[in-house]
Amino acid sequence: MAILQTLGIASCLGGPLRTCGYAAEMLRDAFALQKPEQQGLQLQWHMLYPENNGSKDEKLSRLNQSISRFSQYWTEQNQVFLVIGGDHSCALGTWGGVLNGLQRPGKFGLIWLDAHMDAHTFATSPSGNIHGMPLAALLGKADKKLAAMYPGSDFIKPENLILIGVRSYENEEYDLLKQAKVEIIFAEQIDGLAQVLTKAIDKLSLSCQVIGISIDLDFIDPDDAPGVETPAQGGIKAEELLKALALINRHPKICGLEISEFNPEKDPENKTLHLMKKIIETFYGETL
Ligand SMILES: NC(=[NH2+])NCCC[C@H](N)C(=O)O
Repeated sequence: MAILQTLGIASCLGGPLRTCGYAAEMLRDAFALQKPEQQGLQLQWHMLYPENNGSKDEKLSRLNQSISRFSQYWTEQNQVFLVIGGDHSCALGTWGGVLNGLQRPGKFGLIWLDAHMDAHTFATSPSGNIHGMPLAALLGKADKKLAAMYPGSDFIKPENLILIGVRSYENEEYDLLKQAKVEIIFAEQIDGLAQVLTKAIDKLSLSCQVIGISIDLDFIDPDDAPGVETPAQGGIKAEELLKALALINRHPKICGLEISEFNPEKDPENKTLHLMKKIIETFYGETL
C-alpha cells in the first residue's frame, strides 16, 4: 500500500471564517474510519497549528515558514505529497517551499483550480484577507507587507502558471495576472474539464520538470461542494473533476497536491468532506 506524506494545516487565519481549520482533522478521521482492506492509500499525517502569540500576520508568516520546510524537504527527497488547508493562504508555504527545494525553480509549473484569482496584494484587496493573495506573492509581485510573509526565495514564472475555473474576481488582480501574461481559463470557457486539464499538463510538461496542483474547493459547483468559505455559482461538477483527475493519476511530473478552503459549517451532510477524500483517492490511489 502506498504511503502518502500528508501535511494538515489547522488554520483559517487567511480567510474570513473561523472554521476552515478543521479540514485536516476531519479528513484524517474519515480515512481512519475505513477498514484496512478498503484502504488503497495510507496517509502519513503531519499537523501544523498556528502559534498562540503574535499578530495575525506574524502567525501566518511563521506558519507558512513551517509549511515550506515540509514541502521543501519532500521536494528535495523527490517525494510526492499532499497538503490539506486551511484557507488558501497555505499556498504561500506549500509552493514557496517547493521552489526552495528545486535546483531549477524556473522549471516549476503550477495549475490553480479555483473560482477566484487569489492575486491581490494588501494594496488592492477588497477584504484584506490573505487567502485572496497567494498568487501575487508566488509570482514575485507582492507588495512589501505580503512579500514579508512569503517564505520562498524564488518565484513561479508567469508562463508556468495556469488558472482554471475562474468566475469571481476583482479588476486589480485580473490586471496583475494579465500584465504578467498568466494564462487564465475562465469557468465559462470550460467545455470538458478532462481535456482542459490534460492540455494544461501537456503544455507545462514541455517547459517544466515538476508540476504542482492546487485545488480550492470552491472551484467545484456549490451544489456538489457546499462546504467552502467563499462559494461562487457556476462551478465544475464534482464528477467532472474526478474524471479529469483520474486521467492524471500519478503523473510522473506531479510533485504535490494541495486542497484548501473546506468549511465544515456549510457541510452538514459531509458532502464536501467525502468529495475531498474521493479527490485524494482518485489523484493518488493505486486502483481506479
Ligand atoms: N481563496 C479564496 N477563497 N479566495 C477568495 C477571495 C475573495 C476576494 N477576491 C478577496 O480577495 O477577498
